[in-house]
Amino acid sequence: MAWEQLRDHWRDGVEILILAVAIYQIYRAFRATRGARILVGLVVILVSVTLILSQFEFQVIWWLVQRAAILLLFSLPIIFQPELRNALSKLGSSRLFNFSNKSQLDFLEVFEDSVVMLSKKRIGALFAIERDIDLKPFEETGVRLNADFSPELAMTIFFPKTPLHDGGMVIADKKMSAAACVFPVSQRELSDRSIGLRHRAAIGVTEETDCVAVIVSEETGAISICIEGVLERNLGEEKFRARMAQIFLANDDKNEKGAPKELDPEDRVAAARDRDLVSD
Ligand SMILES: Nc1ncnc2c1ncn2[C@@H]1O[C@H](COP(=O)(O)OP(=O)(O)OP(=O)(O)O)[C@@H](O)[C@H]1O
Repeated sequence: MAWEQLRDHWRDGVEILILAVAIYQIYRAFRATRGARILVGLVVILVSVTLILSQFEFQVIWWLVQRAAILLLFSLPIIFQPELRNALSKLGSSRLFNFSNKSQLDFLEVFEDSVVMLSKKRIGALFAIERDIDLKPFEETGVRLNADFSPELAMTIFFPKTPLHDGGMVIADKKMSAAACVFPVSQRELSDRSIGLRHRAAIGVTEETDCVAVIVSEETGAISICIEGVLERNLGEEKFRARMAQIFLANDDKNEKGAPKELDPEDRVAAARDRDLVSD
């Protein structure tokens, strides 16, 4: 009897499992996005209206709600356009920027030294380091450089009043791809009103792509890192270097030179979505 039931219904079980996994994955991918909040709002309204209408049997309103639901279905790709674009570009790209060999490790060291120098001199700077998602659309808003990374060039570019200092720099494949780029400014509400445009742009570009943004504050010289829209502020030199190693070397073959084996749990970054928008 039990065997027969199992034989008749195992497909239902597998189907439920597949659906549960798919729904959970979609929820994970979209839960911290702007579109998710809109969708939750719409679903809540739709469910409430349906419940009320099923109680009172208002025929005309019910007809209208059904049509509106169909319209909503067609508008979903528009509501989720940024999220879908991200998901598709993740699918279509390969890892372009991993720090697995010596030259890449050298680059990381030079980059960190440059950031520390900028910080000591209080020269404001914003870098977006490309990972899987192509940053070309942002490069096109600035001036193309395609130059080898050097601390001197970084200082020259971000030095106040020079033609390229305004905006952010895109780093792709260890090169300074472009400078004076305009990044999307985050529209999310920030609890800390002291966060200016440079930091908001870092939050914005990391919300829309998987890049790592590094910010040097002109006002305080503080170094911050932003990933997935989460800003880690005032890191200090040691913490900054440790975080960079953790981000870029963590997946390498047994952490080559300089990579911390096990970082302080305090430093560990939990999935950005589970955390506050800004952490100090
Ligand atoms: N959308 C943007 N994309 C890239 N860079 C931007 C953008 N908006 C502003 N910036 C940069 O930020 C600078 C202004 O920084 P602002 O003082 O508002 O920010 P902040 O976060 O308080 O930084 P700081 O601590 O350095 O003052 C601009 O001069 C420009 O270089």
